[in-house]
Amino acid sequence: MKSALLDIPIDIVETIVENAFGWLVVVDNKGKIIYINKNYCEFLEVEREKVIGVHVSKVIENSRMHIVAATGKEEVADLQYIKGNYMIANRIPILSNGQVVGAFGTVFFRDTREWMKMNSHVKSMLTKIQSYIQDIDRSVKYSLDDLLGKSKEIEGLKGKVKMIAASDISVLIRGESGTGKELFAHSIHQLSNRSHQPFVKINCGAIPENLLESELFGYEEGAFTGAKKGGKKGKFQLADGGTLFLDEIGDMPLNMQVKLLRVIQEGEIESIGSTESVSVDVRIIAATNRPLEKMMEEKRFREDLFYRINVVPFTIPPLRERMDDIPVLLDYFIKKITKKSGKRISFFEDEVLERFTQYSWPGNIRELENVIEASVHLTNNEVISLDSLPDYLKESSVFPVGSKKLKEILEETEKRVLIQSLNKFNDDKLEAAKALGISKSSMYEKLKKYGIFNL
Ligand SMILES: Nc1ncnc2c1ncn2[C@@H]1O[C@H](COP(=O)(O)OP(=O)(O)OP(=O)(O)O)[C@@H](O)[C@H]1O
Repeated sequence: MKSALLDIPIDIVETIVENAFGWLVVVDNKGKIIYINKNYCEFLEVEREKVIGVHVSKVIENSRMHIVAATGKEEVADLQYIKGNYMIANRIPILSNGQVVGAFGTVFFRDTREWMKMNSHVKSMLTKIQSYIQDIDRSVKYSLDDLLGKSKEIEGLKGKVKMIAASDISVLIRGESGTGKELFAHSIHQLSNRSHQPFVKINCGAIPENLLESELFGYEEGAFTGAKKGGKKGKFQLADGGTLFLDEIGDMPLNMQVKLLRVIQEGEIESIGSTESVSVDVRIIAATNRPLEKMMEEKRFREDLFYRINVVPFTIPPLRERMDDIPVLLDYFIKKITKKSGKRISFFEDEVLERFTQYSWPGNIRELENVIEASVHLTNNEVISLDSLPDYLKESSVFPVGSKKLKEILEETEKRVLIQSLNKFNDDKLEAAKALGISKSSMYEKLKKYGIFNL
């Protein structure tokens, strides 16, 4: 087959060979140099004419070109020490009619400084990308307009958000799970002067105790075994200038509560492994569904921290106490879910609305959204009827007066609540007992009484 190179004038081929590979050397099968480009000669401080025909080992320090030419085994990205620098060399055997007739060698990165430069360039690009990703995570998703509800409770809370957002005071948002605590936190940040700065969230209950400190305050390189190279920024540093949302603060271990209080009071953090303090300017919004007053009595939550974060108490009532919000929420969720699923649902039957207002919604708005989503999938018509509801909602939770004695009604309700809590906590009786505010032994007694789990 005719070589494509034959059509290229020789001076062009020479320019390419001279420049395309940085440094290039070609040896015959005895290891003698048959070609070396100008750049390489300049670096080696040799004259080209004088080194042609000379054994490569006499011209290039630590060369292995003659070995490759003898063995026919290529060597790629090999470190080679020449004139005080480590080079990255590629050595490739040249075959003709199945025979090794020589080898050529190239050096792409002329020294490790160049390599390091490229390495740090890649690293800095990665850091930039990471900070963009963090920016995306940090952006708040919700504003006050996303907080739906016509009840006077929600209207009142929205008014309060407008009043307190601009100041830097700490806010403690309380409310059952799924009542919209995070949504309110977003809205406060969005209306504040810090809205163009980061909003950083940390779930104090979801992070193992031993990791919480490094998550909050960061660590220096080499602070402990397994610490990342270059260290890691903590949430306080990431939130600098903006808002730090401490979700589930009631689940924070006591020793961390002490450290957190100190940081909030002093406005300075010391990352793990560092001896220097760094100032941080962070607004704290905390949230919890735990009974902090009771926990303070039991010495499980520090009073000083409570008073420091509870500057503006903010309690979101459970959905069952603001049933007026249900129609507007239904309207919103049905539009959102049908848009996603492509199903056309025009309305809810009256009985469904009635059932919704009678139900206690322990999972609050999150549960309402899930129920609507499930119902949309469970219906074949354009209407959501009782039949489209998840089983536990099909059973009526109302007891027409006279149909049952109060004791029976209470017991049936108690049994249903126990089952719901166990479902929620994946049958973890201790967690379910904690959430219901009863002791472990009382939980076992009740389970036995109602024959749950055949105890
Ligand atoms: N007033 C509201 N209007 C519209 N959507 C709401 C409202 N309140 C809550 N939601 C929705 O309900 C879900 C739960 O809200 P959010 O995560 O803020 O609750 P939370 O109280 O922080 O829950 P948890 O304590 O379990 O973390 C979210 O999908 C949120 O968008």
